[in-house]
Amino acid sequence: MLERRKPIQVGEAVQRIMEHQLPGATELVSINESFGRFLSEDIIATSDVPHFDRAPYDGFAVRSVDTSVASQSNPVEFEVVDHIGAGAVSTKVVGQNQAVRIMTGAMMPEGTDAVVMFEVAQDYQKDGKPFMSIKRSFKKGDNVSFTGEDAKQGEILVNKGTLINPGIQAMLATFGYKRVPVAKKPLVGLFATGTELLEVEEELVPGKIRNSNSHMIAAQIERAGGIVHYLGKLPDEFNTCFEAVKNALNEVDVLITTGGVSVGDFDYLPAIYEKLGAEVFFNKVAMRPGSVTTVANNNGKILFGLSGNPSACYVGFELFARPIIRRMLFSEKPHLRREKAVLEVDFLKANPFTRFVRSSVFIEDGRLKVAPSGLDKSNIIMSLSGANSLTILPGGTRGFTAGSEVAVLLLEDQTGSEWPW
Ligand SMILES: Nc1nc2c(c(=O)[nH]1)N[C@H]1C(S)=C(S)[C@@H](COP(=O)(O)OP(=O)(O)OC[C@H]3O[C@@H](n4cnc5c(N)ncnc54)[C@H](O)[C@@H]3O)O[C@H]1N2
Ligand code: MOO
Ligand SMILES: [Mg+2]
Repeated sequence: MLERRKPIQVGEAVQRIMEHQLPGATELVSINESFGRFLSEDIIATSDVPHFDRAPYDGFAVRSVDTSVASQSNPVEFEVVDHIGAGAVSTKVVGQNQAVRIMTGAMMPEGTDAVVMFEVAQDYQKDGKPFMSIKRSFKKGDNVSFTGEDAKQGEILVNKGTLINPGIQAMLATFGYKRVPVAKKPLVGLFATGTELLEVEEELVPGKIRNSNSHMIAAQIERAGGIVHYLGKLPDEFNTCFEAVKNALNEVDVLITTGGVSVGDFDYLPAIYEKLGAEVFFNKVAMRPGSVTTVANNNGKILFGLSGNPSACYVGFELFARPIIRRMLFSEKPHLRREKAVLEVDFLKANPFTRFVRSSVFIEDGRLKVAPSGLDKSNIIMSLSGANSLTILPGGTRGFTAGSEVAVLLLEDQTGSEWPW
């Protein structure tokens, strides 16, 4: 007899999974390989930046007190007693009406507290010695880049779980992180199930289709920050699938299958979970597409039984598997970022279940707008290529007209959201 499944709300489904979050692990990688990884520790300033007062301009370092009487009608003259570039340190102690010719980045010489830019000084030689004069006064600190103005030693600058961007690379180098503590990428196993599946290079024959889900999910795993361990495609045969899934569980942190989770005669994943003794968190979610998504826990390993239908598979991954991966990467905001957008076109289908419409968001006149990226059926592949977001149309509604404000989940954004959205 057909098993009747009881749908649960999307939010509850997400929460049930997240309660079983898996621990993240850390590893040290060379700074040269850290771009695009997630920090597994906070970055703390190991020194002040800069760690000495320095000149931000090419010019002359002076004692501001000596400039106080300088004006258009009363130029003040300085003897230039030294000449330094960035990296050099002057050994001179600068006395009254003396200056050091200094280049951007060089350490302020002892006694000096202001920098006169070349553009406002007159320099000349007198008796073969260098001099300069100025026609305006300077205050203490004028044109000085101070110790610690960029960062103070001990300050927490970036939190763990943050994706390393080019700016963070600069920061890591500044603080001497030759090796960077990053989250170990979770190893995500992937099987595609279906006797109808052909490899990408195979010719089409009646009744069979090329396996697109495993390529799609592999890219989604990488986009989320995991490592793909592709285990191949499996025919719809119970014993073959059972053995393959059971063995794979020893090799990976998380296991994803696509297909075979519905109520068809050859949908074996439910029976496989049962035989494994896995705890099924849910096997029906009040959402479209992806209502048949099934998630289970087998001795601490999470099994994601994603639908075979490509769009359902895609959405199931983003809502349920992505946050687990991001949590293992220490993210405090592991869920897709949620924003509000204006619907560009009518979407008049009634929604008994919450609908996640593959969509394209764009900015127009400073406002976020959204339109479906193609046909909205769970077996559709082509609408996925233009999707950079999922529009959430809540269940129990009769459709939405153009101009309505809707919630969208951003697929390409790295900021993320906390739960609940
Ligand atoms: N009587 C019912 N039938 C179905 C129900 C239901 O509630 N009652 N749910 C429907 C919904 S909704 C979905 S979604 C699908 C889910 O099916 P499965 O997850 O069991 O997936 P399969 O049956 O294996 O395949 C479905 C569909 O997707 C194609 N597919 C599978 N794998 C791939 C792949 N790797 N690449 C590309 N396409 C793939 C497969 O050929 C099928 O066409 O069940 C409905 N039925
Ligand atoms: O699970 Mo099916 O994708 O809801 O359409
Ligand atoms: Mg099926």
